[in-house]
Amino acid sequence: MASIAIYPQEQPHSVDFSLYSHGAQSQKQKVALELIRSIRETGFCRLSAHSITKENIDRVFSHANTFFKLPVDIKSKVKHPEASNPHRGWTEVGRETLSTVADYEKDAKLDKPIILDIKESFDMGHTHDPLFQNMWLPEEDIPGFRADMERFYEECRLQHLELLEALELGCTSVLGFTPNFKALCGKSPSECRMNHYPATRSSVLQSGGNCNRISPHSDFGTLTLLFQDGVGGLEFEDQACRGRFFPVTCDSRYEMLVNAGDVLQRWSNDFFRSVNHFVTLPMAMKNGHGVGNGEDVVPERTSVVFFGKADWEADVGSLPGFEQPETKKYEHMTSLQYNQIKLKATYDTATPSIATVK
Ligand SMILES: O=C(O)CCC(=O)C(=O)O
Ligand SMILES: [Fe+2]
Repeated sequence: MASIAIYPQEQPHSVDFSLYSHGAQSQKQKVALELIRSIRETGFCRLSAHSITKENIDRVFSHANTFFKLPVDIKSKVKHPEASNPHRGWTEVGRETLSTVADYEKDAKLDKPIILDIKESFDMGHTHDPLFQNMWLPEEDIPGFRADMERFYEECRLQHLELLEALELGCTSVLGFTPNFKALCGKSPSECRMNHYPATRSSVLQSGGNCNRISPHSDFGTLTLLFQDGVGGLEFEDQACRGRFFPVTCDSRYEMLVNAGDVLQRWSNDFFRSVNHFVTLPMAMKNGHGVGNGEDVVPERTSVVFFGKADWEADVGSLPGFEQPETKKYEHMTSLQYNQIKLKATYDTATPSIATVK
């Protein structure tokens, strides 16, 4: 495999994806190369003019706000099972600890204690996922929720495949061969999640404490599509310096952040690397600065995430072309096996009690 220099950056590049979707071949090529460059340098890319409609983004954020405000006994009707599987339904605050998977696929392991995550979430997959069934509340509890989530999932599913196609095009010109990323994701095992981070005292999130909104972790799949509200606090790890994080700039909930997951790293034998990221105090509140409300409270925050995944039976070892016999890093295992290893680690820690602000 050709060796191509990368220069880690403090901000992901911003790419107008309409030039890929609707452009001439030369424009597609240009966008594909920009995408590859940003992902290689930062693990992230900011995407404007993507194909998820504003209406669907608005609807999904509105449902997230309604869903998480429902009484516990209603949300409990779709409570995530105690075990890590099936990874569906509502997970209450404090149940998941992403810090336990922080060092997967990273060479230098950092010595870190378990950190508690102050978030609740709702997970769903494809309606026809062969292994795991979705969990839905009765329609009268949250009208339109199921239909809108399924519509959003479908738009993200297609966008994920188009992004993989763009990576394939870029690899063809940079590396001289075409990897088959897209063909390995045709059966839609991808998963969609809404995260809600309740309002929290800022002292709880100060560095040196044992809580985060979500702890440093890399996503398990291929590419993640992330939408967030305007509160901020998302940071990503410098690909060249473990333990050093930069805040991600994001203009609005309509801008899509794309980040590389572990399966893309494994397939590409480290040509692409997954990126550790976490959510903490927004920059404006770091170093003792308030946000103007005079209280030491970090406002609640919502994000909606689509985790692109490989077909459950697909191999997630290094792919031909990327692998060299002497440098091959990742052994064969199925996407399901890999996913379960990481998922189990996030759910198999004790449920902590956490002080949030009502
Ligand atoms: O809320 C965010 O901005 C990040 C969420 C995230 O990283 C995840 O759910 O894996
Ligand atoms: Fe993540």
